[in-house]
Amino acid sequence: MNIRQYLDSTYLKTPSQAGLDENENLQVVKNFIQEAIDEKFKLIMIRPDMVSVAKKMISDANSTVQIGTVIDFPEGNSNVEDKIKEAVQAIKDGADDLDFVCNYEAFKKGDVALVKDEILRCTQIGLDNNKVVKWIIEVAALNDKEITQLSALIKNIVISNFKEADYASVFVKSSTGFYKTANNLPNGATIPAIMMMLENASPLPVKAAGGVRTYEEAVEMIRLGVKRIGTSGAKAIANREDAKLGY
Ligand SMILES: O=C[C@H](O)COP(=O)(O)O
Repeated sequence: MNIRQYLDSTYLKTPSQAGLDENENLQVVKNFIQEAIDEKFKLIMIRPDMVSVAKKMISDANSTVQIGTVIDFPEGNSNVEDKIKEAVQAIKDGADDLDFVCNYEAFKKGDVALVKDEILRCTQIGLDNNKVVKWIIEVAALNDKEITQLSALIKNIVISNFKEADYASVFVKSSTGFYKTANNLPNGATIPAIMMMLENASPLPVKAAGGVRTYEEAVEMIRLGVKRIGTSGAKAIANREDAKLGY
């Protein structure tokens, strides 16, 4: 298996989350982008304000690394107009993938109409611009029934409004990796949550993100059926595969 094809190598910390000043964090992001170029990763996931920096470095290096960014991250509770504005700017700056945080709190409160509207309109903008769209549902904030229902809702919106050829470009994604859970419970891609997503999102692909650290965990997710893995441990995971293959 070429595990690099599955990995969205991810760095999403703000300067304060990283405990750095702006310049120091910018240097961390630049090093992270250079690592992806050197490692020939498929895609990096970075904050929207870093997309143009990445675009320049990647094109100066004649690299094929793609750029993904997060929209309305990490809470997902902005209104749809703000989500669209942020997505349009990210597209202008050179993003290939748009990982939107779904307004999962509105969904939990029963405001399904709001969630349907943002999924429809934001997905439309992504697909009209030939981008890959991912919907982060934040599984750690949801119960099993909500994971099932929200995965199915995204699937049904896509099936009812877009052509079959587009289905592979709209993912349901598990987590931001930034959700604060009580008692340090896992805040990312657990196997039961991923299984529920796979069952209810199909034929849309699923991205597992949050807490995937080892090669073995990544392989397990791929065996379950996920098509992408978002991880801040991409280099260690890819290098473990290289070592197994004797590179
Ligand atoms: O989308 C990706 C997540 O932020 C990555 O989470 P992680 O740092 O737990 O690998």
